[in-house]
Amino acid sequence: GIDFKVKTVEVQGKKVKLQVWDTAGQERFKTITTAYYRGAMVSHKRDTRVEERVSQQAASFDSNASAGVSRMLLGNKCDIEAKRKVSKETGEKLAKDHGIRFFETSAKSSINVEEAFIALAGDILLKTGKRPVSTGSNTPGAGGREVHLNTTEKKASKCSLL
Ligand SMILES: Nc1nc2c(ncn2[C@@H]2O[C@H](COP(=O)(O)OP(=O)(O)OP(=O)(O)O)[C@@H](O)[C@H]2O)c(=O)[nH]1
Repeated sequence: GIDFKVKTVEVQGKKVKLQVWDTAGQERFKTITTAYYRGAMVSHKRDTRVEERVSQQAASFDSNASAGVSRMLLGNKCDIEAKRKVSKETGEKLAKDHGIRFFETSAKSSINVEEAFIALAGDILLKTGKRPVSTGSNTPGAGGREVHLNTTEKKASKCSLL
């Protein structure tokens, strides 16, 4: 199925609210999930034929996502080094070939997760030309300090994780 959560990160000392969609990876949901690419973050962490899978995913974004969508590649489960299937170098090269960022992450041990969200939020802000604006209030929500990036905004929802 498809679900979303709201994740707030700080970029340049300002709060940025991201709407994070979790699309199921299974093939049978493909038709549905591709429809959500405009504002979706799609995680990709299969361990076999990673080059091929990343290229397929990138091609799918090319055909289904808005132009200029921000992307990044995450190699997840870096907490279990003993079971590593893809070298860090392979991940780095793949990301470089696709011109995107690469992080090795662990959702379980919270390694690089915050960093990845922050980097992505920063990229989106740069691309959209949208800067977090301080209104002088330090209370998120009370003084309009938060920047909302969501699917209802025309140019803002441009994030995808391969
Ligand atoms: N050790 C470890 N386990 C993890 C990590 N991230 C996820 N897992 C485990 O991997 C399994 C699959 O995680 P999911 O979050 O369901 O994976 P998914 O990509 O959403 O799967 P699909 O819905 O099929 O796309 C679960 O048992 C998680 O607990 C991690 O960083 N480290």
